[in-house]
Amino acid sequence: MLTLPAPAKLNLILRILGRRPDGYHELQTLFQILDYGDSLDFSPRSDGIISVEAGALDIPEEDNLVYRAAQRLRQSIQWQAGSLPGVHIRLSKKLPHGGGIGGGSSDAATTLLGLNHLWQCNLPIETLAELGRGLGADIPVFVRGRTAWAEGVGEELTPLSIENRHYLVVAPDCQVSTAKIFSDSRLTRDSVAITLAALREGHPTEKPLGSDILETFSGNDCQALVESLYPEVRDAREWLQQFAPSHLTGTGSCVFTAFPSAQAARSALAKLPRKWQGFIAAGVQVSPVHRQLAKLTSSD
Ligand SMILES: C[C@](O)(CO)[C@H](O)COP(=O)(O)OP(=O)(O)OC[C@H]1O[C@@H](n2ccc(N)nc2=O)[C@H](O)[C@@H]1O
Ligand SMILES: Nc1ncnc2c1ncn2[C@@H]1O[C@H](COP(=O)(O)OP(=O)(O)OP(=O)(O)O)[C@@H](O)[C@H]1O
Repeated sequence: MLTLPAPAKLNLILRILGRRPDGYHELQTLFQILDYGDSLDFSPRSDGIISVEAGALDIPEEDNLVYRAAQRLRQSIQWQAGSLPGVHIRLSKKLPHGGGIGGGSSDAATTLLGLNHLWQCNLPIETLAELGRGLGADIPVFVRGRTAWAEGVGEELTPLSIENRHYLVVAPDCQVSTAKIFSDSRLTRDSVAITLAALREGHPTEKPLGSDILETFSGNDCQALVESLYPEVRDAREWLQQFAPSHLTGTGSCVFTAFPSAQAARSALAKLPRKWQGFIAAGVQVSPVHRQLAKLTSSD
C-alpha cells in the first residue's frame, strides 16, 4: 500500500483582473503550500476497478475529485490488452471542504502523482498538471508542488520562496461555493495587474519574501463579498486580527494569520472560541507529497 499526503494551500494574495470569454477569471495569486492536509492510501486492485472510500465526506463516488482524477489518468494511457489497472483509494479528510484551502484539488493532485508512481505511467509533471487543470484551476499548483506566484486562471506558475512562517487557519462553520462567488455580479474584477518584479522590488531573487513585503501586497478581492454573504467569516477574521493582519484564503470560508513561530501560532490557537475549528501549519516551499515521492523514487 502507498500512503501519501495531500497538503492544503493558502492564497496569501488574490487579485481578480477580469473575466474571460469562457467565464473563468484571470487572476494573480500567491499560493503558499502548507505542511498540513489530508492523507490518501492507494491499494492496487487486480480486477481493474477504481474505488474510493471517502469516510465522512458525503458525496457520490463519481463526483469525488479523487475518483475523477484516477479515471482521467487511466484514460490518458494506452494500456495493453488485459492490463487495465485498478486501485482502491482510502481518503482520510482533515481539511474542511468549501474552505478555500484546496482540499479537493490537493486530493486530486495527490491521486495523479500517486497513481503515476503506482501504475508506472511515467508521465511528466507537465502532463499531470494539464490533466489536473481540466478538473480544476487549483490542481496544477499541487501537482507541481511548489509555493508559487500564479497567473492566468491559476495555472501559470512561477515558484517563489517565502520566509518560514506558521499560520493559524480558522474554519468558520460554513462552506462557500467557489462557483457562487465567481458568478456574483458584486465581485470586484478590476484589480490592476502587478508584476513579479514589483513584488520583489529591492529584494534579491534568492532571498525569501518576508512578512513586510507580503503585507504590502496582501489582500483578497473575494473577501468583501464573502464577508457580506457570510458574517461568520468576518467574525472569525476580526477575531484573528487581534494577533496580526488576517485574510480570507481563496473564496473562503477559511481565514488565516501568519506568525513568526509555531509557539506563537499555538498560543493563539489555544484562545480560539469553541464555535470555530482551527489548525496551525507551517508554510513550506516544497509540497510534502513531492518530498515523499522523491524518497520512494530514490529507494526504488
Ligand atoms: C479561488 C481559488 O481557490 C484561488 O486559488 C481558485 O481560483 C479556485 O479554483 P478551483 O476551486 O479549482 O476552481 P474550479 O473547480 O476550476 O472552478 C470552480 C468555479 O469557480 C470559477 N472560477 C474558478 C477559477 C477561476 N480562475 N475563475 C473562475 O471563474 C469557475 O467558473 C467555476 O464555476
Ligand atoms: N476529495 C474531495 N474533497 C473535498 N471536496 C471534494 C472532493 N471531491 C469533490 N469535492 C467537491 O468539491 C467541492 C469543493 O471542495 P474543496 O475542498 O476543493 O473546496 P475549497 O477548499 O473551497 O477549494 P478551492 O480552494 O480549490 O476553491 C466540495 O464542496 C465537494 O462537493
